[in-house]
Amino acid sequence: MELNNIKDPKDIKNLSIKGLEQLSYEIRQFLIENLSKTGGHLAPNLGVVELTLALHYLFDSPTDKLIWDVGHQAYVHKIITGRANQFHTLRQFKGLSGFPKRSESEHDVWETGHSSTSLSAAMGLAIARDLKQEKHRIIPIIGDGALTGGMALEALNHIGHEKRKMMVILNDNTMSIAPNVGAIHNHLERLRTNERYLKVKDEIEFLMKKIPAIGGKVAKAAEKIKDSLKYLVINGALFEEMGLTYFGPIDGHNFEDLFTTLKLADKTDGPVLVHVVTKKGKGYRPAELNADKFHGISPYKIESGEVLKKEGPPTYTEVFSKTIINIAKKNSDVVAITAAMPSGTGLNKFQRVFPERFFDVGIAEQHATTLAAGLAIDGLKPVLAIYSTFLQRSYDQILHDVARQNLHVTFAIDRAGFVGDDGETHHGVFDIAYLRHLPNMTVMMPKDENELQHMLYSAVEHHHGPIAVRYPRGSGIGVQLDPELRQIPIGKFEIVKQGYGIAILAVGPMVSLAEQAAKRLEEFGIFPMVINARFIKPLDEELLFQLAEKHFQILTIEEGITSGGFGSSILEFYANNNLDHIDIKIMGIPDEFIEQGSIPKLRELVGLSVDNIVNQVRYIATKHKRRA
Ligand SMILES: Cc1ncc(C[n+]2csc(CCOP(=O)(O)OP(=O)(O)O)c2C)c(N)n1
Ligand SMILES: CC(=O)[C@@H](O)[C@H](O)COP(=O)(O)O
Ligand SMILES: [Mg+2]
Repeated sequence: MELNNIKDPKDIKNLSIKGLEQLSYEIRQFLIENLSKTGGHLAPNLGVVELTLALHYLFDSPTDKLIWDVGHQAYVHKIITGRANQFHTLRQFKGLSGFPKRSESEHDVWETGHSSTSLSAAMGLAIARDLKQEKHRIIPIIGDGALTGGMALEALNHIGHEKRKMMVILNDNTMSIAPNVGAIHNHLERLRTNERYLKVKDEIEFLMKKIPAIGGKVAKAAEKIKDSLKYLVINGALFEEMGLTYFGPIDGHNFEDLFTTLKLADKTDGPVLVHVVTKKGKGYRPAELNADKFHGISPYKIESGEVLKKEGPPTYTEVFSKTIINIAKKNSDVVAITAAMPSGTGLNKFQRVFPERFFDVGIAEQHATTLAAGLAIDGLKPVLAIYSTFLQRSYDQILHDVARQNLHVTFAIDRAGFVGDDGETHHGVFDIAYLRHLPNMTVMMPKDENELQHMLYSAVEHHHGPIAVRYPRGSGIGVQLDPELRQIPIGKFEIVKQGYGIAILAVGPMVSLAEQAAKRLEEFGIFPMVINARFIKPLDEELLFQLAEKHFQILTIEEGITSGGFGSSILEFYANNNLDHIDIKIMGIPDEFIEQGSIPKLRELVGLSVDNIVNQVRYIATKHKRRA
C-alpha cells in the first residue's frame, strides 16, 4: 500500500484487517518521519491510527460528519482524505494546517484548535440534520482531556436531554497533555481497568460458592460481595445516567473490537458513547515513554527522540517558572494554578517544589479564574498561568469575579502575540483588547526577560487588585537576569532612547524592533524617542502630557489586534484631553485572523518589521516637515 495513493477514504474500504494493520504501520512510520522534520502533534496522532481508519472504513465521510475535538489529532484523518502529499508543509506558512480546516477539505466539517467544542458542534449538526429530515451520522471524537472542559459537560447535558442520534467517541488515553486529572478521569480509570471487573466477577462467584461452607464468615463475605457489586454497576453509569448508551471500554488498537462495537453502537437509537482506550504515542518508543513531551514536539532525531533545539537564551516561560518559584519560596501565600498546561506554562517545576500549593484543574480556564478569585478573597496570592488564547474563555470570570471585586489575582499570560505554527486559533493577539477596558485591571508587558521577572515580583508582592503580565512564546532576547528582584512603579513607562520630534511607544518585543529602527533612522537625520510602554494600563499620563507639550508626533507599535488595543488607548487619551494637535499612527495587527507561520514571517506579513517602522517614522517626519 502506497500512502500517497490514498486520495479518499473509499480507497481503504476494500482492505482486510491485515491490510488495515499494515496501513496502520505505514501511517505511523510516515508520521514519525515527517514530523521529525516539521514538528507537530505526534503522540496524539500515533494513538488514533486504528480508530481513525475504523471510522473511515465503516462510515461515509463527508456525508457522515466526523468532528475532531481540539483537532490536533486529525493528522491521520488528513492522510486518509488525500493530504498525505502535503505533510512536508505541515504547520508552515501557506502549508497544511495542524488542525481541521474547512478550506482544505470537505472532510473537515468543523474547525477547532481550542478544546471541548466538538459535542456542542455535533449537537448543532444533529438538530440541523433532524430539522432538515436528513439521515447522516454525527460522530464527535473527544479525548479524555477535552472531556474535562466545561463546554463538553454542558453539551453532554443537552445531548442526553435531546436524545438525538449521535455517536460520541471518547478517545481515552489517560492523558491530557500531562496526565489527566479530576473525578471524571478517575471514573474513566475505573471503567478502563476492565480486568478488575472480570476479577471482581470471579471473586463474587468464588465467594458465592463458599458461603454455605464458611458459616460465621457469611456476613463478612456478603459485605465483600456488596462492595464488589458496587464496582460492577458503575460500568458506564455516569454516561448512562446522562442519557447516553455506553459501549466499552474497548481496545482502540484492535480492529475487530472496534468494528464489532462501532457497528453495534451504530444500530442503537439515540445518543451513544463509545469508550475507546488508546495509547498516546503508540508505536514510537520515545513518544510512548514521554507522551507529554511528544504531545506537540519540535523537529527531533528519529533514533533517540531528542529535540533538535538551537541553543539560545532562556524562554520567557522558563524565566516565569524560575521567578515564581523564587517568589513563592519567600511567601507561603503564593499559590499557582494551571488549566491542563503544567509543562507549557512552566508550572510543572513549581508543582515539584510546592505540590500542595499547585492546582491543575484540567481544561477549565473559566473555573481556574473563579477559583483564583476564591483563593484571593481569603487572602492568598493566586498566580494563574494561562496562554493568552485560552484565557479568552475566561472573559466573564475575569470581569465578573475578579475585576469587579478588585481581587488580587496575578494573570501570567503566556504565548502573548503570535505563536507561530499553531496559527489563527492560537495567536495571543486579543488579550490587550479584552483586558484593558476592564475597570481595576492592570496590564503589563516586559520588553525582555529580565523585566518579566521584575514585573512578576511587582505584581505579586507590591500590588493589590487584578494584574496581568503578558509575555511572548519562545526565547527572550538574551539579556542578563538581575540577581535581585525589584519593584517597577505601576503606570510608569521607560524611555529607552531619548530623541525629538517623534516618539515611538512600543509594547513588549516591539521595543527591540523600535530600537533597531531608531538606529537606522539616524542616517536619515531622524532621531525618534523610543519608549518602552510597559504598562498598557494604566498609561503613563504624566509622560504622555509631556510629549504633547513638546509637540511630539506619536507612533505606537504592538503585536496585538489594533481595534481596542494599546494604540487605541493612546488615541483615546489625547482625544479625551483635547490634545488634537498630535498626529498618532498605530502599528499592530489588522482586523483579520492571521494564519500560521513562523513568528518573524507573520510579523513581516502584518508590517511589524524594522523596515516598516523606519518607513512609518519617515512618513510622519516628512509630513510634519511639510507642514512646518
Ligand atoms: C481551551 C483549551 N485549553 C487548553 C488547550 C491546550 N490543549 C491542547 S490538547 C490538550 C490536551 C487534550 O487532551 P485530550 O483531549 O485527552 O487529547 P489527547 O492529546 O490526549 O489525544 C490541551 C490541554 C486547548 N487546546 N484548548
Ligand atoms: C493543541 C494545543 O492547543 C496545544 O497542544 C498547543 O499546540 C501547545 O502549544 P505550545 O507548543 O505553544 O505549548
Ligand atoms: Mg487524552
